[in-house]
Amino acid sequence: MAPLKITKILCIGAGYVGGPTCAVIALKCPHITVTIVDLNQARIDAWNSPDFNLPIYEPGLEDVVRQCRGRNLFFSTDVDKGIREAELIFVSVNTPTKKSGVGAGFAADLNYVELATRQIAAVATTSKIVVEKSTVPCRTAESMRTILEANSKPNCRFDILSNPEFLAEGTAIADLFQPDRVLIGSLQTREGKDACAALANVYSNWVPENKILTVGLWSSELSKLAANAMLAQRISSVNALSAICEATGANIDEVAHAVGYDSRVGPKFLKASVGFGGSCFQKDILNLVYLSESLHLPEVAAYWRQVVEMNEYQKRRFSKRVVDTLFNTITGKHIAVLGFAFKADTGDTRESASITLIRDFLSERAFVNIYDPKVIESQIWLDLSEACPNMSLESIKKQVKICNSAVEAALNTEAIVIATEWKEFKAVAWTEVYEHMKKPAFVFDGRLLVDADELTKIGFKVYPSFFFFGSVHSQFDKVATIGRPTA
Ligand SMILES: NC(=O)C1=CN([C@@H]2O[C@H](COP(=O)(O)OP(=O)(O)OC[C@H]3O[C@@H](n4cnc5c(N)ncnc54)[C@H](O)[C@@H]3O)[C@@H](O)[C@H]2O)C=CC1
Ligand SMILES: O=C(O)[C@H]1O[C@H](OP(=O)(O)OP(=O)(O)OC[C@H]2O[C@@H](n3ccc(=O)[nH]c3=O)[C@H](O)[C@@H]2O)[C@H](O)[C@@H](O)[C@@H]1O
Repeated sequence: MAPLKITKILCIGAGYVGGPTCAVIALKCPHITVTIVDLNQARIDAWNSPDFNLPIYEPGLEDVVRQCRGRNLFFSTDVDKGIREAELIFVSVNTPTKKSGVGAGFAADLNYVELATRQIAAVATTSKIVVEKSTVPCRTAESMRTILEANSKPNCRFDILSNPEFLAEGTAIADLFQPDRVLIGSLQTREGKDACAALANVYSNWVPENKILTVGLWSSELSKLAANAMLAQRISSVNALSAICEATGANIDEVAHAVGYDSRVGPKFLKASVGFGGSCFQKDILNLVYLSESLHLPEVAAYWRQVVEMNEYQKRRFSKRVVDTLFNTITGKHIAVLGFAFKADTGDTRESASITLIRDFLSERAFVNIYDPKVIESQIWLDLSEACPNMSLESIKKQVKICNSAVEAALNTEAIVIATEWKEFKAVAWTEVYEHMKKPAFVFDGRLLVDADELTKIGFKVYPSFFFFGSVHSQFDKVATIGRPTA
């Protein structure tokens, strides 16, 4: 039987996932009307803004929206109308870590998913395929089905699919155009498989069939958490090795390159850093930890928890290195932080390592100059206020200055910290920067972005490289004394 042809799609949640994902569906499927709804009026207004001042920065996104908006792509706050009209509904709402109650600090807060599900049940008068796009714990689809079936009207059936999203911010449009895979999970019943075929048929407008994987519902849900956990685990592994490198004189880039050359390991995602950020890695691993604990698998929970703990250690280690290197005090000193976003090519700051570093510098009573090419000023103040609950915004503003360029941020500072891997930081006029800094002038490269040799030639003291020479002997001496009588 030919799969059901979908002509009307609704996406609930116009965020970093719902917006780009459904805009690309609209672009690639001109025969489908795609409506993206959100409760947040300001966000929808931005999606609809006449000058395409979209609520999120993502390379290539504006071009996609320009091509489809008003043609077969619509943004609205009228959730009920959207639900009534759609045949297929993506639920792409936020699933943050719970802040209070059972599982606080670990479990995913499924309140937004549940409210959206209840609204679908309350409003729908015809059958719908409901697709979990949000990242959710294993078996959430079961709860959604229970809610929908308990509230459905006569002749109105709901099929639930899991279709987790694997896009990365900064490359979302490229990832959506050419995904490594599209994963669709369904019940293995005839109706479940039909619904799965209908969604697969939408993606097959641009995704090769061999990249559309169809699996059971629970496998699909768990695969998303597993993929993020394993990606983050690679970063924590390489960051753990970076600590050994700094204590021995080995170069982490060389080690990662050599290890990644093994085709079984592969070269990607082996860049040592100041620590991973972003809205999902930590949240999804903590979710996996919670799931493991709930399933009475404490060893499994401890294993995954260590990935997050290593990330926290890496951030702490980096801040401490800055303080130690600046002669054990940064009180009253000026530090330029280049980059506030959690990675390059996005304006998203959620869980950005930069925030943790700046919080640490402020608590040491340093002055911080921040420059980021995309993050808006109000977001920086909001994030710092949340990160420093003991400081008023007024006192934060006394210690922090937001600058318009890297050169401006570096003026009269003792040290530069590179916290985000924006390409433009590589091309900074480093000689000019050096002239305007206090001496000795330090660069702490949290992204291994700049050419340390070149900067050293200019006169900078560059971390991590200069540290190799400073510490090798003392660290080896410690190793050599192990086992010797203390005399
Ligand atoms: N940000 C990312 O790169 C990725 C995120 N994910 C997952 O996708 C989900 C969404 O993430 P983001 O798009 O980053 O979140 P987001 O916070 O940017 O967007 C979620 C949107 O849903 C809206 N919303 C919440 N409840 C609603 C309701 N009942 N009706 C209408 N709108 C509602 C919110 O107002 C918000 O604008 C999360 O589960 C996340 O884990 C998955 C892959 C990548
Ligand atoms: O579920 C999600 O939200 C998404 O999470 C990540 O995407 P994202 O967080 O947008 O960006 P990444 O490129 O994965 O980077 C995450 C963090 O790790 C850091 N990172 C990445 C790679 C690396 O080698 N080293 C490293 O420190 C980045 O700078 C960033 O802070 C995954 O890559 C996506 O597949 C997934 O869909």
